Formats: sequence, structure tokens, C-alpha cells
Amino acid sequence: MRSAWSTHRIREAEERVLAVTPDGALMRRAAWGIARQALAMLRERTGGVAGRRVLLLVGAGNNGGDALWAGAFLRKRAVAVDALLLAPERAHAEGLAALRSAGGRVVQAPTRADLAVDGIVGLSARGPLRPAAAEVVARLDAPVLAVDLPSGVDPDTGAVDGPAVTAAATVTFGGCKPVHFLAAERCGALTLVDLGLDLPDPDFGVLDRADVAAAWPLPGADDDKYTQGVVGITAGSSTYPGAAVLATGSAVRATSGMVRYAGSAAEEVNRRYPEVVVTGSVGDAGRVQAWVAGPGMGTGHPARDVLRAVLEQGVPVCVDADGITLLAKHPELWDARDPGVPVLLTPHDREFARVAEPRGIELGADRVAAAKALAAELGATVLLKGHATVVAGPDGRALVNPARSHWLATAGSGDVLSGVVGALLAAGLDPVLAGGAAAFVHVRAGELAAAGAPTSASKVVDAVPDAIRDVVG
Ligand SMILES: NC(=O)C1=CN([C@@H]2O[C@H](COP(=O)(O)OP(=O)(O)OC[C@H]3O[C@@H](n4cnc5c(N)ncnc54)[C@H](OP(=O)(O)O)[C@@H]3O)[C@@H](O)[C@H]2O)[C@@H](O)CC1
Ligand SMILES: Nc1ncnc2c1ncn2[C@@H]1O[C@H](COP(=O)(O)OP(=O)(O)O)[C@@H](O)[C@H]1O
Ligand SMILES: [K+]
Repeated sequence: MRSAWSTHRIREAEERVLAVTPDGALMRRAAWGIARQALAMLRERTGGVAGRRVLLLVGAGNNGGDALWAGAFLRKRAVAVDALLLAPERAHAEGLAALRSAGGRVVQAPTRADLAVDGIVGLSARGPLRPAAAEVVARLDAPVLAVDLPSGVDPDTGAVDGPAVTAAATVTFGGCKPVHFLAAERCGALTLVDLGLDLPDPDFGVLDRADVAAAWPLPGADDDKYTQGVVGITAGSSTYPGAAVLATGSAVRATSGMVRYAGSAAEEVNRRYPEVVVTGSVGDAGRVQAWVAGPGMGTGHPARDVLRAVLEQGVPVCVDADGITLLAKHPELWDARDPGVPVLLTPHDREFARVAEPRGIELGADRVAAAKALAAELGATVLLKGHATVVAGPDGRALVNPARSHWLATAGSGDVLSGVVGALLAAGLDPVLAGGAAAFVHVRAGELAAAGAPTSASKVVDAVPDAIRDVVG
């Protein structure tokens, strides 16, 4: 698992190491990492390094200092290095002297380059690129290597509110920052240079394939259809059967155990998935180890009563879509749950706001903080959907799952996610892990279904087994 720390935590840890390290040593270590990455990119893109051209974009602080030192190192490999100083009077003095004495040039306007190094701003970044920097970045046609993080993107939230760098690669130092996962598409390929920092618990973790593989429930020799955890789905309606078919189908594809469906779309579900045991109501459904409640179920009184019946069953529940709106409209529904049994909500932004705003929690730029606050407030796990998915538990743990493409932004894809979450909750996974692993497999299924072109939620359902095979195989 990779981890991310907010900038103030990184800074605190850096201060401790700086206090016992010779002056400039950390910066040179950071710059060495940038230079190595720059050489690799030049080699890959132009077939060599000597005589290739690098343009440094140098801001007012240590981020620019890193870029200048990296330029000095690149000169040793006969790379032609130009530095464009965006705040000439505040450019890092030692870095500039090192670059000059290594034969680097200071230029007044962007020059033709095989690679640009973004040393405009790093940990101290606030807001989008300022006009002078924005103008230079807009004129670049070389790929960009970002120092620490792409300038103009908020380091702690990944928010982009105006002009910002989109990097082909980023080299960061000491520990990853939230931006690297919340705005992964702006960072490109990420490399971490170790600075020997003693870091506290991270703000959030990021599951990798091996973590998901280790968590994913596999049937064993003694398993039967019941022992793997039976998933119950109550979703859809006779007017909107699609959500029921998608969520149920996704649970069928995500578990080799049994899936039950309870609701008025039973006929449509059974026509598409004959292996599902269907009933008209939750009361008649038989035992399950977890419920998924909400997609397309409506927000009227009958749906409210169904949700209450589900919450009263004393098994983990994934509440999605209309179920979340019902919880917002009828907060007394929370009283139906057993406080010791996990509830996992899977809101998109508008659903999140419906539940959170009456409780004084705003969904601002800091999506991780907002999800953590709502999870703590509700005593439930919150999976906040978006291009990066945030999963926060009531105990303060959080995971982020970055998107690798955006084809999953398609109608019904949230219904597919809820079915996968249900399968993992029924198998007994901790809800934060269930949410994180489900989001990981959902993204992979989306990639496989889309393969670079528009897809549909039905195709994503069908790609779930391939995604699981890809992860656990
Ligand atoms: N500490 C360490 O040991 C190590 C640190 N290291 C490196 O130091 C970096 C942090 O350096 P830092 O703190 O000097 O500030 P940095 O990010 O360069 O910003 C400079 C100034 O830019 C400005 N500015 C703000 N927003 C802006 C915007 N949107 N667009 C344009 N400009 C903007 C703002 O100045 P203002 O004009 O507001 O006065 C700000 O003060 C870190 O990311 C890493 O690369 C590594 O060497 C490893 C060891
Ligand atoms: N821009 C995006 N890039 C990648 N994934 C996205 C993007 N927007 C939404 N998603 C994902 O698509 C799914 C949409 O869910 P949701 O909003 O509930 O849709 P629906 O209600 O149509 O099922 C979520 O899993 C979300 O994380
Ligand atoms: K930068």
C-alpha cells in the first residue's frame, strides 16, 4: 500500500531531518532524483542525452532550487540547460550559482526544449498558476517533468481552479502528498525519492494490486454457496428495473456464492440472471450476510420502509443512491441500525451534500477531509465517488482509489460499484477495505470494458470477472 501525507506533516518531518543534515544536502538529494528522471525521459523520448535541451521553469522558492540543482547535474551529462526565472530576484541563490558554474544559461523567454522541468512552485503552492507562469506554461510544447508536484494544483486537495501544469512525470520527495493520488492524471508517472523522513500515520492509503489480491475472498475446498457470504440486493422498481439488474448482476459477477434479490423488479432480474434467488420483499428474502439497498428504489414511503427493514436485520449494509436520499430525508432511519454493524454509504457529490450539509459538513475542495468528517459524524463508512474515490471509516482511516481513465463516468456505473461492495461486505471484509477493493476492481472493469472508447454499465458488469482475474490471478 502506498500512502499520502498532507504538506504540513511532510514539512514537520522535513524540519526534523534538516536540523541534523548538512546544509543543502536534502535539496541536492532531491535534485539528483529529478536529474535521473530527466535523463531517463530524454533517453526514452530522443534516444540519448548529450546535446539534448532542457528548459527549467524556476519559481521563487526551494522548488525552483531543486530544478536549478537538477540542471547543474544535467550539465555534467552534456545536456544543454536553460533556466527561465519567474522571480529573478528571489531565485534560489546556491542553485543558480551551481547551474551557472556548470555552464547553464539564464534565458528571458521559453526556448525550444526536449523536456521542461517545472520548478515553479511545490509544497508552498496556493491557488492556480499566476499569470506570468501560466503564460509560459501555455506556450510549452515539450513534455513536463514536475518537481515535487505539478504547479497550479493544490498539494493537499488536488483541486485545480485555473491554469496548472499537466506533467508527463513527477518526482516527489520524502513522502507522497495527496495531490499525487487525488489529481493523478496531472502528475503522470510518479517517482518517490527517499529523504529518510520519520513520518506519522498517513492521511490516507492507496491500495495497490497486491493489497486487493490479498484481500479478495477466494472460495476454498470447504466452501459452498452459503459459506462465502450471501449478498442481498434491494434496488430498482417496476418503473426503473435497470438499477436492480445492474447492481444484482454486478454482485453475481463479483462472488461465486449466492445472490438474493428482493423487490419489484424481480422478474426482470431473474430473466437476466436466472441464478439469483428472487422475492418480492426483504421480509421474504431469507438470510443474507450483507445487503445492498438503494439504486433506483425510489424515495417514497414504501422505499423508506424497505430501507428500515434492511437496516434492522443486523447485517452490514451498503446504502447507495435513493437509499442515501432516504437517509437524508428521514434521519430517524439511522435508529433502525445495530450500532455495532457496519453501514457503508456510497454517495456521489450531490448525495453526499444531502446527508452532510444538514450536519454542518461542506463538501469543499478537501474531499478526503469531508468524507472523514461525515464518516465520523455518522459512525459509518463513506465512499465518496468521483474521478478519484475516497473511502473513509468512522475510525479516521481512509483510502483513495485514483481513476486511470474517465470512461466510468457513465450512467449506471455507480449501481455496478454497489454490487461489488455488497459481495465483499457479505464475505466479511472490513468496510473500508471492502470499499477500497471494490473501487479498485470497478476501475479495472471500467478500463477493460471501455478499452479506450465509450462503454456502458452493462459492459462494466460483464467485465467484473476479468477485472478480478486480472487482480487476483
Ligand atoms: N524543505 C526541504 O528540506 C526540502 C524542500 N524541497 C523542495 O522545496 C519545496 C518547497 O519550497 P518552498 O517552501 O521554498 O516553496 P515553493 O513551493 O518553492 O514556493 C515558492 C513560492 O512560490 C510562490 N507561489 C505560491 N503559489 C504560487 C502559484 N500558484 N503560482 C506561482 N507561484 C506561487 C510563493 O511565494 P509568494 O510569491 O506568494 O511570496 C511561494 O513561497 C518543495 O516542494 C520541494 O520541491 C526539496 O528540496 C527537499 C528538501
Ligand atoms: N470523471 C470520472 N472519472 C472516473 N470515474 C468516474 C468519473 N465520474 C464518475 N466516476 C465513477 O463512476 C461512478 C458513477 O457513479 P454514480 O454517480 O452513482 O452513477 P449512477 O448513479 O449513474 O450509477 C462512480 O463509481 C464514480 O467514481
Ligand atoms: K512544481
